[in-house]
Amino acid sequence: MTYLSVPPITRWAELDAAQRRELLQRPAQAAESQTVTRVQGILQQVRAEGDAALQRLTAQFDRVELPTPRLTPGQVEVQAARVPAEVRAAIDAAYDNIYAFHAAQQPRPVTVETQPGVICELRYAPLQRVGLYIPGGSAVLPSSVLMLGIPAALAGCQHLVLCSPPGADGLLSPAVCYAATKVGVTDVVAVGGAQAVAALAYGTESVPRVDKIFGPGNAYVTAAKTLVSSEAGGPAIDMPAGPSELLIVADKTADAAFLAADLLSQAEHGADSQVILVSSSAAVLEATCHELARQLDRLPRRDIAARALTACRLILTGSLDEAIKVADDYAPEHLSLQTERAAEQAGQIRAGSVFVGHYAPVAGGDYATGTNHVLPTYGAARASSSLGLHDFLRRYTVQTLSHSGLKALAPTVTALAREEGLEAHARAIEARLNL
Ligand SMILES: NC(=O)c1ccc[n+]([C@@H]2O[C@H](COP(=O)([O-])OP(=O)(O)OC[C@H]3O[C@@H](n4cnc5c(N)ncnc54)[C@H](O)[C@@H]3O)[C@@H](O)[C@H]2O)c1
Ligand SMILES: N[C@H](CO)Cc1c[nH]c[nH+]1
Ligand SMILES: [Zn+2]
Repeated sequence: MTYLSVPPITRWAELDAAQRRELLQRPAQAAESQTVTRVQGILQQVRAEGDAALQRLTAQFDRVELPTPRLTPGQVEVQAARVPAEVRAAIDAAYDNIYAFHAAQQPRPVTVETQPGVICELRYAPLQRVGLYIPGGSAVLPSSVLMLGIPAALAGCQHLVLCSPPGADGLLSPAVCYAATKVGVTDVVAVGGAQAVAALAYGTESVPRVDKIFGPGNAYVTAAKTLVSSEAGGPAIDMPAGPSELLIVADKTADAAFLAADLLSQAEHGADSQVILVSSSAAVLEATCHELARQLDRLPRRDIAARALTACRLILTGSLDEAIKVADDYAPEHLSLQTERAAEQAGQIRAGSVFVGHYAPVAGGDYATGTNHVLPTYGAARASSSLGLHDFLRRYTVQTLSHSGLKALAPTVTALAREEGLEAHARAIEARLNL
């Protein structure tokens, strides 16, 4: 049985500006206002009722009766010991690559004597309490535990509070518990969705409040992160890391079987994933349509992928340069360049993470190349970065002045202070000059 009505090929040149915008609108954006209203209600319930609300909302959305939201260390240990040997080995191997890439990101402190006797420093300190959201609604993602936990541990964060939707047994999976133990998670909470974000933001009887919330999630999770971070005194967040996005730029050298496989790999994350292929080759686009139908039929998660493919875009441009321009305007989470001159083009398009050439499938980076798979979505890659070690650090400055340094600086400061009408500032300098 064929699950897919093959997405049509759209000729970019035939669209006006409004049609182009509509074609590339993210599916999750369309439902945004309803999502926000629902999430506001969830946040309010958790803030008012703590654990009781977490239990009620988990029963409602996840259909699981939780005895308590937080797992005991014993429960985590028992679950972790159940991980099959081959999964443990894969987690260990992925850990090594992710660790190597993130350990190399330690920033260097800066010390500059801006003028004699005036020393300025830029220093880094770890965030103390971090919340790690691990998606678990439609697929359980132990790989995300590594992507969040490794940089958190390398940065030196003291409290790593992990939240993820529970399985039917009220627990988290053996692989998630094994990865959590390996990275040094301190608190494991079997709650997902917007209610988990609320618990991390406000704290409950069993969930410690955190300073910053990290991690990808569906539209509810992402809306909750955005809302709590905008509240006065609310936690910081990493970025809007929402439903998966992949945009592939392909030329005539691309292999349609690879293209379809990659599009399906991100489509299977959820019906709200957005996958796009832009090419100047009509033959490549047509061959990819056939491949999509052929490969989809053989996938276990074909119903999810098929729903995501209803929003799949296959776009025919007049030239490869035009394809690059379309990709740059869209600023995808994942950019795959399956072109002859992919290495050259890698810096020309804004994206969360770039996969260069025919042998760099996004799935490789999702698990184990070493780069982080928590990436900006919704076009945020135009200004936001992929997750890294620096996100778990706080940057602050320090200045140390000698008496002679202050004397030399004084005329500059007092003149500027008086220009701004701030006499007390000028006097705070002058009080120290006549010692
Ligand atoms: N951008 C990235 O870096 C990145 C990385 C990994 C995964 N992802 C994305 O994360 C997402 C994971 O989504 P998911 O749904 O599988 O898991 P999830 O853990 O994000 O969300 C599941 C939770 O959503 C809540 N929920 C479900 N239906 C609800 C409703 N109608 N109202 C309120 N709450 C509801 C439930 O509490 C449930 O526990 C996918 O879209 C995937 O593409 C993104
Ligand atoms: N593609 C996801 C990021 O959007 C990450 C992931 C986890 N597991 C598999 N893939
Ligand atoms: Zn993926």
